[in-house]
Amino acid sequence: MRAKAIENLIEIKGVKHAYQTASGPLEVLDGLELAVPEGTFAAVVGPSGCGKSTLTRLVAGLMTPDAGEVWLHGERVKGPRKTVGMAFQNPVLLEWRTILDNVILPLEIVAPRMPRADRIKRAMELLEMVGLIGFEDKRPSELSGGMRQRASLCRSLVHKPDVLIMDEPFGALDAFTREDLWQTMRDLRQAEPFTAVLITHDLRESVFLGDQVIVLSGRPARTQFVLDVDLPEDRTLDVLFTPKAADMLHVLRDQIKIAQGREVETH
Ligand SMILES: Nc1ncnc2c1ncn2[C@@H]1O[C@H](COP(=O)(O)OP(=O)(O)OP(=O)(O)O)[C@@H](O)[C@H]1O
Repeated sequence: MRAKAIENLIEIKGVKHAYQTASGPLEVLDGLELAVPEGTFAAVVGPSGCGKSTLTRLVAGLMTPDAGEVWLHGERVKGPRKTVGMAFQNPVLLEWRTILDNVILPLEIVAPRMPRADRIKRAMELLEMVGLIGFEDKRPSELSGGMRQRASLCRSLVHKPDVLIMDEPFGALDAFTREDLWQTMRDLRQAEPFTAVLITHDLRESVFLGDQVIVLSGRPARTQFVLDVDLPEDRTLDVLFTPKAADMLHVLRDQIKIAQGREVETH
């Protein structure tokens, strides 16, 4: 994955953005910089309310910034793109469709001429990778939260997007299920490399999944700190118990405290 990094698939340069609210403009982003090389995984952390979700909307082309530039694959982002996959904390699967038909949905939009048999083949490949074979004919409400999130990840990847943007996709899951999903995410990337931006509040998650961790400052957010995660690509959960990972987690925790305007203890 890291070896395939040839160019910055995502580039955010000097982005500023404010929301217009009843009590006046609310500055959310001010001087955001981000460069995500193709095939790599960027984890974004920062204080609550600093503007992380706003960042995902800008990359997905769901909104344009007041100032600065967002580039995807060498093109300026000016609107929503088919080559972006998205996953959220709440998977929002359609209850009137089976799991298989939920996963197929993006193909119906992006590749309307693709024969149904080919769509099913592609969806089943992914469902197999995430351990959901046997559940393809179930309705979303018949699955656990973790299984629904697995199905949601399949749906986000079924059309082979250039980039997967995830806004706290594992935030609502219990700790054990969350760790299972981290390993599923690692396996999916090894099987089919893609570029990813993950918003998370979990520093362990950012270190386990990320090639780089970007720490945003408090609102209005700017890029405060970037950590290169120098851990083996085929990492297992045990890597989180190594001194190297512990050092990274300490650094990140201190950076979050700085972003929150809190005092940093000397170690
Ligand atoms: N459409 C909107 N109109 C007005 N204000 C908004 C809008 N969307 C977000 N905000 C405000 O902008 C700020 C940043 O929101 P955003 O959701 O990007 O932060 P976040 O870092 O993702 O938050 P959290 O960590 O709590 O999920 C918040 O104060 C939020 O209330």
